[in-house]
Amino acid sequence: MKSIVAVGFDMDYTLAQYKPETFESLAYEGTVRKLVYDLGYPPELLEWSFDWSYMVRGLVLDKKRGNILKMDRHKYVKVAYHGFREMSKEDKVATYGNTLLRDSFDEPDYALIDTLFSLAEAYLFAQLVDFKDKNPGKVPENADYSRMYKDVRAAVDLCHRDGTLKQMVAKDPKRYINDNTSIVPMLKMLRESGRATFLVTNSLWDYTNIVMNFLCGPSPSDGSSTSRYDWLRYFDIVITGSAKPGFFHDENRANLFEVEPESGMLINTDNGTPMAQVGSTSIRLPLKSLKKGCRIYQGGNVGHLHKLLSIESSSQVLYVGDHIYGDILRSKKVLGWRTMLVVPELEREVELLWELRDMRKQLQLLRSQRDHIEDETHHLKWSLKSEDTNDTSKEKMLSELDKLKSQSEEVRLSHQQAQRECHQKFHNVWGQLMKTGYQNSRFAHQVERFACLYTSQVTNLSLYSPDKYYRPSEDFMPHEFDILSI
Ligand SMILES: Nc1nc2c(ncn2[C@@H]2O[C@H](COP(=O)(O)O)[C@@H](O)[C@H]2O)c(=O)[nH]1
Ligand SMILES: [Mg+2]
Repeated sequence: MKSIVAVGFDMDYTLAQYKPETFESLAYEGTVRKLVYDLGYPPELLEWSFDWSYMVRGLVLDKKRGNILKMDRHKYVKVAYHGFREMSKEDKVATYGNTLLRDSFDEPDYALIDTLFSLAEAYLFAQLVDFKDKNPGKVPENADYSRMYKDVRAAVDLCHRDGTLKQMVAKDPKRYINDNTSIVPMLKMLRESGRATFLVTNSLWDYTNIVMNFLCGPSPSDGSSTSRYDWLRYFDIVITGSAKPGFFHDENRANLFEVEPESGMLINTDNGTPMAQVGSTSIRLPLKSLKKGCRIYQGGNVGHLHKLLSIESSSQVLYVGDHIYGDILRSKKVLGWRTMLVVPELEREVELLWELRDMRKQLQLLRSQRDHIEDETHHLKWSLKSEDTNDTSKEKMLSELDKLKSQSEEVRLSHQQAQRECHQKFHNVWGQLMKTGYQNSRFAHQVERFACLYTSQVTNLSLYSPDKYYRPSEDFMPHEFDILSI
C-alpha cells in the first residue's frame, strides 16, 4: 500500500451492502409486475414467490436452452439445471461436452450472473423456463427461452431506471441497506495516512447522496451538524453516472460535468476545470454550499480522474469494487490500477471451511485411495498382458484384480457421496462458491486472475495499516504438494 496515493470506491454492493431479502425481492416483484402489466405475461406470475438464496454469483444462463450452469475454471460445465430440474450427467455431456469447438459461454448466447444485482433475474428466468415447459401456450406469442430472458432483462433494467427500486430505498434506506459504522473510520484512516479518496459509481448524484448519507452521514442522535453533504468531507472526488466499465477507457469521449449538489444540475467543465456560462462574467462554482474540498462530477473517463487527482502512474491507485467486469477487470488489465474485489459471500464460505476441516481431510483421503486403486489396477492389467507372466502368477493377479474392482466401486461411490454432501453444506444446489468438485470454479478463477486483493467486506481494509505490504500468496506446483504436505 505504500505506493498507493489514491484509494477509490464503488458504491453499490461495495460500500453499500444491500440486504438481498428486501432489496432483491423488491427487484423481483417490480420485474414480475412489468412482465405482467407491460409485456403481456399472464397474471398468475404475480402469485410467484422469490427465494433470494437460491441463485449465486458465478452462474451462467444459457439463454437459448433455458439452462443454468456452474462451470469450473476450464469452463467445463459441472452442474447444470434446466429451469429448476437438474440435468442428468448424460444430458449435460450431450449438450455441453460433445462439441467440436469449445463454447466460449459468453454473450450473446449466455448471460453471466456476476453481480448480486442479477440474482433476481436469474431466478425469474428459471421460473419462466419451468412455466413455459408446463404451459407452452401461456407465454406471450409462444416466446422461446431467449425471448423470455430478453424480456426479464428489459424489465429488470427498467426497475433500475424508472425509480421502482431507488424511490423505495430513498424512503427507507435502513430497510434495504446494511448499516456499517466502520466505513467512516476507514475513510478517515486512509485520509489521515495522506491518501486521496474518491468514489466512482454508476449511480446518479441524487441516489448516491441518499445512500452515502445513510452510510456516512451524521446520525440524527449524535448532535453534530446535519448537513446533507457532510459525507463529502471523506472524499476528494466523487464521480457519479460513471458508466463503468466504459469509464476505464481513456479514449472514451464522455463529457465530464460538474454537479451542483442542491439542484443536481450539471455544469459544463473543460475536462474538469470550471467554465464560465455564456452571459456570465464569473465562473459559477457549484460547491458554494460546501466550504472546500470534494468536487462532484458526472460522466467523464479515467483520464479526467487521473488529472483531477494528479495521478502520475496508474499503479498508484487502488480501486475497491464488487463487480468483476464493471469494476475490476478493465481497471486492472488495461489501466494497471491495483484492485480489490468485495465478495460478501466469503464470510460464510470461510466459516464453513473451518467447520468442515475434517470432512475435507476425509475427502482428500478418499481421493488418494481412488488414485491408488486405479494405479494398482492399471499395473496389474499390464502385467497380465506380459508374456513373461506365468499361469500361477496370472491367477493370483486375476483374483487381486477382482478385489480391486469391488474396492474401486465402493471408494468411488463413497468419494462421490462425500463430495456432494460437502458441497451441499455450502449451498444445497450450487455447492461451494469457489469450487466445482475439487477444482476452482470459474468465479474463483476470475477472482484470482483479476483482483489483486479480495475480501468479504470493504471495511476489512482498516484492519491493517494503510502502509501494509500485501504479499501475494506463494505459488505451488503439483510436484510440491506431497513434499510440503499441502
Ligand atoms: N439500468 C440498469 N442499472 C443497473 C442494473 N443493475 C444495476 N444497476 C445500477 O447500477 C448502479 C451500480 O452502481 P455502482 O456503485 O455499483 O457502480 C446502481 O445504481 C444500480 O441500480 C441494470 O440491470 N440496469
Ligand atoms: Mg457496485
